[in-house]
Amino acid sequence: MEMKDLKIKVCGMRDPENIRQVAALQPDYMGFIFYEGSKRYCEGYITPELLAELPSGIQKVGVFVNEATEVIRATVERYDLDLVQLHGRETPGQCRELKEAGIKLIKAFSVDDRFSFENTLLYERYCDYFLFDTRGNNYGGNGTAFDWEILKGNFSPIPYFLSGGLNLDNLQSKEFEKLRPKPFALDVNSGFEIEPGLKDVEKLKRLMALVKS
Ligand SMILES: O=C(O)c1ccccc1NCC(=O)[C@H](O)[C@H](O)COP(=O)(O)O
Repeated sequence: MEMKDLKIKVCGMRDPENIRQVAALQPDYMGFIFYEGSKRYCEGYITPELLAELPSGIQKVGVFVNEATEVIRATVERYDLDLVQLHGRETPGQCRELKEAGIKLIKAFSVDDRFSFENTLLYERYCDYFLFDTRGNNYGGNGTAFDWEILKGNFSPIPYFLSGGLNLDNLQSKEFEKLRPKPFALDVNSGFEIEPGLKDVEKLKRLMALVKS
């Protein structure tokens, strides 16, 4: 599969200088984690003023885990977020509430060998995108890839973000070349980090070169 034209989401950003450096590479999305249980929890690091500095071409994604609708709505307003990523056990009903509030949604699913894409059906009406991440000990940021063969069972018309342990090696592998259906975007995180919440700008430069070449 061609890397060209895939959108890029860099997730788990929080260090102000690092955010500015990564923004200069112009990824399509930047993810900020509003879940206290994450090593990349962004509250106390970022401010609405900092996010307002980002170029308008970069969409700001707030990542939440099992959070109340009212808290999500207030956070979207405070940080002027463009999309919300639900990365826990959120129901289709909560997705409907958020959609009715005018919020664009990415619903994440934890994938393992037993995952059934039937799980996604009830979400289709309310979500703009799906994101397929690897099931692990943590809700996200586990740093391991799932078996991409499983994606052959995904017949949903909803565009999806490929996630879970992506790095420069597996993105240039034969397995990636064979991957179908083609993702809408790549969601990168720990495979492009120096430490949790601090991205490796040189590695990201190489990724951006791959999707632009
Ligand atoms: O990254 C986290 O710490 C995290 C914690 C809890 C929920 C979601 C989280 N990350 C969301 C993402 O979109 C990550 O990019 C995704 O889980 C893939 O991470 P990785 O396997 O490290 O590439």
